[in-house]
Amino acid sequence: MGPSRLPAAPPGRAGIKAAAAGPEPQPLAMNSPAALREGYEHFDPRAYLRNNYLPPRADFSSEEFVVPWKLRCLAETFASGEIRGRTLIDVGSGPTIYQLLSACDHFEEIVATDYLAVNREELGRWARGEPGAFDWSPFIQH
Ligand SMILES: C[S@@+](CC[C@H](N)C(=O)[O-])C[C@H]1O[C@@H](n2cnc3c(N)ncnc32)[C@H](O)[C@@H]1O
Repeated sequence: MGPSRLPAAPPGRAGIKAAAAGPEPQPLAMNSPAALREGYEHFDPRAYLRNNYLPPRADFSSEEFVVPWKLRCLAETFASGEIRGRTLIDVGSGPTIYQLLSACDHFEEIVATDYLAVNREELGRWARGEPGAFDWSPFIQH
């Protein structure tokens, strides 16, 4: 990525830079491939898992909370037969597998994928049962 693709400097500096160096670089569009890549490069799967899939967010005490609701929606969708076949390919699994649990009853093979190596490593740790893998057992038991 060349310097012209970098986000614009803060307003205070922008004028100085513009005067000294010509036209101000344009900020990255938030949905540009470069912006997406830059955002993903700093992704921390452990922080993501901690913030979203451990208490207090992962709360199973009521069926109305978001995690049980998501599991229920997934189970209902897979049970409906609307998505069917031999192999399920989950594109962009992130570091998570909860979304695939109820698919196990309906597919012979499930392939989890992700753009980020850190997410694929996180999934691999869980699949191999390695120490330090995220504990999905509350989700499996639910
Ligand atoms: C919303 S996150 C996954 C969330 C996770 N499954 C969950 O429920 O918390 C989307 C994932 O898609 C991945 N991703 C984005 N573009 C992709 C692509 N073209 N191919 C594969 N994975 C991609 C990202 O690295 C990111 O981990």
